[in-house]
Amino acid sequence: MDSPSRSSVIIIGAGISGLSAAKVLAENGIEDVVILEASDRIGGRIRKENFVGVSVELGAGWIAGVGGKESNPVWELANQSGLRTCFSDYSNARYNIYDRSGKIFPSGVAADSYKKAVDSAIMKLRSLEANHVGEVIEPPCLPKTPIELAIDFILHDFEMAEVEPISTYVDFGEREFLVADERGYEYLLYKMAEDFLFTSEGKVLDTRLKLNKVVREIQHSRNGVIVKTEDGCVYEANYVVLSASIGVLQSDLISFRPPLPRWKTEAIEKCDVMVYTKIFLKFPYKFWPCGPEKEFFIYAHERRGYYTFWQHMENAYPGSNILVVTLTNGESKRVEAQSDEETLKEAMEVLRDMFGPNIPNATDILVPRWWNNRFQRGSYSNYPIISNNQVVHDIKAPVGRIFFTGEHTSERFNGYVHGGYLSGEYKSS
Ligand SMILES: Cc1cc2nc3c(=O)[nH]c(=O)nc-3n(C[C@H](O)[C@H](O)[C@H](O)COP(=O)(O)OP(=O)(O)OC[C@H]3O[C@@H](n4cnc5c(N)ncnc54)[C@H](O)[C@@H]3O)c2cc1C
Repeated sequence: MDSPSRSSVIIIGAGISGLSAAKVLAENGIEDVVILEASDRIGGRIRKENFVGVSVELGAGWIAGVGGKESNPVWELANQSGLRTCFSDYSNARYNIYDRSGKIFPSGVAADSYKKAVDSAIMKLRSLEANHVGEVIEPPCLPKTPIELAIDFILHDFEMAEVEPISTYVDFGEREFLVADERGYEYLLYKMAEDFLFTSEGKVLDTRLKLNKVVREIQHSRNGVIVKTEDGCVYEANYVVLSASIGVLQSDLISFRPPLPRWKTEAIEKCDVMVYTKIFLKFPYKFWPCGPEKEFFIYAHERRGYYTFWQHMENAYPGSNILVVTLTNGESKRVEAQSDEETLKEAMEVLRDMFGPNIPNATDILVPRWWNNRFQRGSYSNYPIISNNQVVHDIKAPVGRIFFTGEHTSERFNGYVHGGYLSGEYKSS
């Protein structure tokens, strides 16, 4: 017989996928579920932070995949919850590409280079059946000029969707909306969980959600699972749903007894982790061009991905005087390792290249560190996109009583919030 402290299911992680799994279990009458979350909050990679009085999204910012044949559950939830969003189209960025002397490339030149890069990537991807978007641009077709490098960066590191010939945007739509709500994207998670995680007074049901519980070991057998946390607590259950990110699975944070089978660990190793960093800069006044068509702009530098992609927050937060610059992978890791003062200095040099020497210094900077966060180890999964569906299948497949969920287990929408949501429902995602 089960001991009294044994629950039906332990869910590891209180991000969108973990909470979505908890919701489905609750809806199916399985109430004795315990969620163990390593950090002191719910949300995971959906995370708002107050930056000089403005609620900014350090993690997910867009609700992607809107307006298609299938309805996106996250978009539905946003509408039901009255979350404020604004339409945001970064394809305009290609018409605002600055060179190092502050000149904007003529729109015809930029559009042509962009189209050529997309067409050639799609063609190569189809003919070579490359496994990763990244492979398509490896030598011998390595771009050389700063504008080519900038476009290459945007295409492959930022708008991967442009060159994804898979179904990502077929059923769900192509439109994206930026969350622009003081309550943050994470408000959706609170709304989603209100029936099973909170009392009617809004207090957390601490029998169900346990924060600051870093899972370090999962023992599993035919009889059930035993989960041990860093603070020495032990939890027992019939099943575990593990929603930690692919980066965490690749790290040694959680050990398994017995170890996971080889097919599983090999699949986990095969999935790349993307690091994506939004750096926020606050200015005393605006010096950049405004208007929706100028919301995004690009800096073309001979170093790929060097402070390339910029966005002003005037559409989302009018009057905030905040700029956001996005870095990825190597540049993200480099910046995470240096002081924020160094990053500020670099960013200001880039802005002065684009807008001249007289612009004011930023008064504040916020640099999220997703790579060095041991509960994340990156921003999202970056899968083989054409072939090898077996990899995602294996990553998702249960091992005995351990079930795996999270955006990285979504076959169609990995990397996205709606991928996380659907994966938690454990339906076709
Ligand atoms: C910078 C950035 C920008 C993004 N932009 C977008 C976007 O615009 N649109 C979009 O759709 N998606 C975006 N994403 C991706 C999106 O945020 C994720 O796909 C989604 O939130 C993942 O949810 P999840 O539940 O799978 O994982 P997570 O949110 O990571 O949840 C997993 C939880 O597990 C916890 N955990 C980890 N290890 C342990 C442990 N050992 N013990 C206990 N708990 C543990 C973590 O603390 C975390 O709370 C972005 C992500 C980042 C980082």
